Amino acid sequence: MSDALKHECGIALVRLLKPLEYYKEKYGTAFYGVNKMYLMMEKQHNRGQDGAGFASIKMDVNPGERYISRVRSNAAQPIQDIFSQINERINLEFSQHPEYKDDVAAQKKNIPYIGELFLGHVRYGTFGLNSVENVHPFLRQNNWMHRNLIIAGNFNMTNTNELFDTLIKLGMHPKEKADTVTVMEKIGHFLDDAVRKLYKKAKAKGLSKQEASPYIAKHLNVAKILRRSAADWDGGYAMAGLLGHGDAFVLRDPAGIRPAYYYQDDEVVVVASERPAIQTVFNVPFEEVKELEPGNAIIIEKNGKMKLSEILPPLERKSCSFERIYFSRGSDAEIYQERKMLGKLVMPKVLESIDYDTDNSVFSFIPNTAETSFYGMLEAAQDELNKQKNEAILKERDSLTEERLREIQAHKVRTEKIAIKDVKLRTFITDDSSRDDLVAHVYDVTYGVVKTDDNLVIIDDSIVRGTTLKKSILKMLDRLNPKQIVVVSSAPQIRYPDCYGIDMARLEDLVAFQAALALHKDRGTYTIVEDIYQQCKKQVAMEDAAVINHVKKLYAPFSDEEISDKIAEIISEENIKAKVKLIFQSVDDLHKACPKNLGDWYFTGNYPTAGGNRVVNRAYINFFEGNPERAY
Ligand SMILES: NC(=O)CC[C@H](N)C(=O)O
Repeated sequence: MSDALKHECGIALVRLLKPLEYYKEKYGTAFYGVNKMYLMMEKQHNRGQDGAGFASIKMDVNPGERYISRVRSNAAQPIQDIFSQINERINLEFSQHPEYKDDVAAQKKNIPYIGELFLGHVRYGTFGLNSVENVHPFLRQNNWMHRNLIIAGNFNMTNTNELFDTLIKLGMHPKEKADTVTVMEKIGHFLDDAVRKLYKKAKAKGLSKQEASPYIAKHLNVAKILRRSAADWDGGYAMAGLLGHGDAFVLRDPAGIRPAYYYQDDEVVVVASERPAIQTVFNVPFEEVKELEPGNAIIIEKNGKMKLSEILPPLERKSCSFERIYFSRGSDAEIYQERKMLGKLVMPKVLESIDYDTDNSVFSFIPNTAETSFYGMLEAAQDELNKQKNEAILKERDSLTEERLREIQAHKVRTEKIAIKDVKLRTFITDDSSRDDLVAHVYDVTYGVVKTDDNLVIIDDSIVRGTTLKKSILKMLDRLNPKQIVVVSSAPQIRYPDCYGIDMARLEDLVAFQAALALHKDRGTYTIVEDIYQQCKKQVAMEDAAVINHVKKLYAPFSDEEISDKIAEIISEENIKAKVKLIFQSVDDLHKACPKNLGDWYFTGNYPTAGGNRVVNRAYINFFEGNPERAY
């Protein structure tokens, strides 16, 4: 990805099913869970670098002993930061109390962070600032053990404001307007209610106040609480939570927009946003890690019983295809093949653009995420070359000499490492526009491998705003003096905002949207821009389910290629000498490559939840009115 796109979050939940002594005996440490959490979070660091947080729960402690620990950070390396804090604290305890060394009970009693239940989160914010207060897990504290609630999620609700207002109507006074607080207070409200009812029941049974507590913990129906809480959530989510006494859950949205995977054996239950994190950290094969079904929750009771429960009726499955194209680590067995396929499927259009002249074309990729689709592209290029060789051989078969055969066989697909990302520069550069020359150097190039009559084909996974292409990549590539630069996007054109966890809220930021506007200007049809605005305005007071995505009309008159060509024009400044061509994946081919993840609203405008249409409607109104606000 050449555009810096903030996206996603990652969750990691670990429940140890055996007593801590077991792990000390088998793996040499009772901090087994903490160590695994570190790995689980680190293996998902791609999902969030704004902040990271960790919470743990010790089960069955005596009153007065601390049983919840939490640490959060928004430092530059947040995962390292929290785990060095955790380590320092643990080491301090051990150095002051060498007698704890082999005494697991003493460790559990006296050292924080050790425990049986853990929740971790890596964050890229989609709502609110990047202050440490916004870093998950969030904590709702109470002196009643089972009323403590710890929440962390990979999510974005389209109706956070509405949900917030509902809390007010319920008589609450939330201390912050953060989306995670809103979700947490909602769950908290129904948790309190459930606790109250169980308490009444316990009393009716003649239990004392003290006896009521374990009775409540035992009978809490987490599925029911989630059902009541999530009934009016509209969004994409994998929402994880812990209750103070030791119940845990992860709930996935009904369209399966955000990912969630789990694994269970007799030692652990683990849930994460990405499958390979579980595979590597617990050394288990692909098939043993399961996907949590849309609308379902995995609930792990305090007693260690794990169950899957349908919380909301599933909608048509529309899992986010961006997870496959770019967000998730490409080390997943399926995702790796899917990314290669994306490169393969886009190749026919690429070959056409270079006139099948593989001899005079250099193939390369934007580091690092486009590397896998590049391999797919390469295989397709290889196939094309083989086809050309076969044709030549068959054509000349009667006159073929060994020398000529060697000559035919000598043709190779030319691949080079062309673009280099100088990551450090990016952190140095501020938004000041006088720094264009510095910005151009965010990427660098390899000199001496491209000839002046070459096509330079370079694949990126997606083009969102196009700014890095324009301000850096194209300028640098042009220094190599190729005849033509072909930029290939393994994703289709991004035309609509996301509202389910990717920070992509403003229409006018999208270069495809800019291209459509420019085309309307060119053709004298710009009045449509205001017409659409009027249609959007009319929908403001409507129910979400009645809202239509009128923004589709803006793109309707143009072919994909017309938009691509316009984008090429927008991103190439006058002083670019090479011809610039842009090729995007088609939506059909995307679906062919990623058949299980058909969520494509950012490409097609088909939102999987009713709230999505309201968001795109609002985004368009904001654009038209010059309102910089976010659309959700
Ligand atoms: N990317 C995400 O999942 C973000 C989670 C949540 N909306 C936040 O901003 O904290």
